Parts: sequence; structure tokens; C-alpha cells
Amino acid sequence: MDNDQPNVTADGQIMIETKGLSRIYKTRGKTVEAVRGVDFSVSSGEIVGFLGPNGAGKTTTLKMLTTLLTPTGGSARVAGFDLRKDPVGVRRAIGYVSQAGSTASEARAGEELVSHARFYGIDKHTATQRARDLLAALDLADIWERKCGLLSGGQRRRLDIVMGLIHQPKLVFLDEPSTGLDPQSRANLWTHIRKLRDEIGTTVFITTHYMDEADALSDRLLVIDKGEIVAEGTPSELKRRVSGDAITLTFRDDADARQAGDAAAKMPGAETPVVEGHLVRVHVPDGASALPALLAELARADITATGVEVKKPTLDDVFLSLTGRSLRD
Ligand SMILES: Nc1ncnc2c1ncn2[C@@H]1O[C@H](COP(=O)(O)OP(=O)(O)OP(=O)(O)O)[C@@H](O)[C@H]1O
Repeated sequence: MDNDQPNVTADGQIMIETKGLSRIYKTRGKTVEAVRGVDFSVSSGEIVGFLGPNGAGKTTTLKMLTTLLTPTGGSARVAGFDLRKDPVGVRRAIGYVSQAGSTASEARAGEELVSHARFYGIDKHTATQRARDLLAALDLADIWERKCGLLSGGQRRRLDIVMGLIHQPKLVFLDEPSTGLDPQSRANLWTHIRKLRDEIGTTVFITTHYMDEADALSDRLLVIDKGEIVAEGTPSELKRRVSGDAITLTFRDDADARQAGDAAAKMPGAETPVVEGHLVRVHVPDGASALPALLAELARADITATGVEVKKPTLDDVFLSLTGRSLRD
């Protein structure tokens, strides 16, 4: 395939496609297999969360995809360019927003953006127009004359994102975008990232070890652990696939609970119910749709539940059941 043409499929453009991508580190006689042959793809316009605990291989993968680190095995096409054969093509086509950020504290935001755009050969007039448009899109219209170092944490992270987008990349990599922000600024940042995709069509690849961030922001998740992709799917697919919903029913007495346990066991997809005194706990694929049928079945047997609770699993439950470790380990 030509290097200057994006990898086009019937579904649209594939923005990232990796095949057996690997990285081994050798330091002082020790070998670390940081990334062990990962295969995945990201389509145009997707927001993909790359999730995993500390040391899982997220940064190593991200550095390879952004050409900062050479793979020791496998291959990848990024934004239509072959990572090994044309790293310069990749670099020109992508945006990368690192954890450290890239704005100088003493520089004024507007000037900083324009001079950054000039590195990409963009003329001053176009750069100024683009910078103003992007700042407005990220609710930063009034910071043009402000020094970067005096902006709030949330404003500075958004400014970093504007820097990563000034050359109009189709694909942007965000490394742990909300680290260090307060909950309100984080939620605000997520709204802006979604807006970028919805309004400009930017494909977004985000590394994070925050479950709430991955859950709130991503169309699809790739979960990496010990250098391997251990799960892939939408946040709700992953939660459904791994844990289902937990229904807990309370009854007046043990006899009712036992009878209810027998009825619960017959629900489609139900795991074996656990009956403990007055309580029955059962896992089902989808609690909201299973519950009415179960209650109707109990009513036919003349049993009334005195309490009902349906709990949705969190991504942390998913991660625990996949790897036996919490994301925060
Ligand atoms: N330069 C290096 N030399 C040797 N080993 C390394 C190097 N960089 C990373 N590693 C090791 O490779 C593995 C993957 O590290 P990586 O930084 O990619 O994980 P991560 O998922 O990004 O973790 P974190 O969330 O902590 O940033 C870890 O075991 C790490 O110790």
C-alpha cells in the first residue's frame, strides 16, 4: 500500500492498525517485554481509551505509535503511514499531547500557538485564524494575551490540546489528559474532547488509568495488562460481558428466599443464585430487563420481595475479573 494514502476500508478509514507490535527493553542484563505483540485497530472518528494499570505497557505503546520509540517487533500503520518506513509521515499527520504539556510558562498563549504552527510551515495568517477558532472551541477565547504559566490547570491542559491540534491532525494522542485536574475541570475537559470529535471529526486515542475517564469518554476501550491486550469493546459491552448485573432481593423469611432462589435460577443467563437467610443474590446479563420477569414469576407463586437492588458493575470490577488486579495497583 502507498505510504501517502490512508488505509481505506469499506467501513471508512482505519487510523491505527498494529500487527504484532512489540517492544523489549534491555537494561543491565535484564530483559523486559513491555509490549508483547499487540494487534488492534482504530477507525476514523473513534474515541478509543487505552486502559491499564501502572507498568502495563500503555506509555511504551503510545511512544511507539507516535514515533518516539522504535518497535523491536511487529508493524503498524498510523494515520495511513507505515511506522517503520515513514516515521516522518506519521509525525506530520498526528497530534500528540504529552503528560508534561508543551507550553512555556513565560510565553503568551496566542503567540505560543502561532509560533508552534509555524514549525509545521503554516503561514502566520492561517495559524492565527486556526488558533483563535480552536481556542474558542475549547472555551479559551479570552486567553490570547495571557501567560501560559498563569492559566489554571484545566485551562493549560486545554491549551496543550489546542497545541496538539493546530496543524489539523486527523488523529490525536492524549496521554493521561486529566491527570492532576480537579473533578469539575476533568468533566469539563471530557466535554471538550467529545466536542472535538463531534464537530471536527478528530480521531482520539487516550491513555488513562482512570476508570471513570475511560468510561465517560471512550466509544471503545482497549485494555492492556502485562504488555498484552486482554479485552476490547465498548465500556458497556465490557461491563456486561464480564460481570453482568447483580440483583439482590430481600424477603420476609428464609422459606420465601429459598423459593425465590429456585425461581431466579431459571432466569435466562442467570448464574447460580446465592441464598443467605432472607436474601437472594443473583448475577444476570441485564438486571433492568430481567427484574420485571422475576418479580412477575414470584407474584405468581404468591411471594413478595420486601427489597430490591440492582447494581451495575464498574470497569474496576471488569478489570479485577480479567486480571485479578485493580486498575490502581
Ligand atoms: N526505558 C525503560 N527501560 C526498561 N524498562 C522500561 C523502560 N520503560 C518502561 N519499562 C518497563 O516496561 C514496562 C511497561 O512500562 P510502561 O511505562 O509502558 O507502562 P504504563 O502502562 O505506561 O505504566 P504507567 O501507567 O505507570 O505509566 C514496565 O515494566 C516498565 O518498568
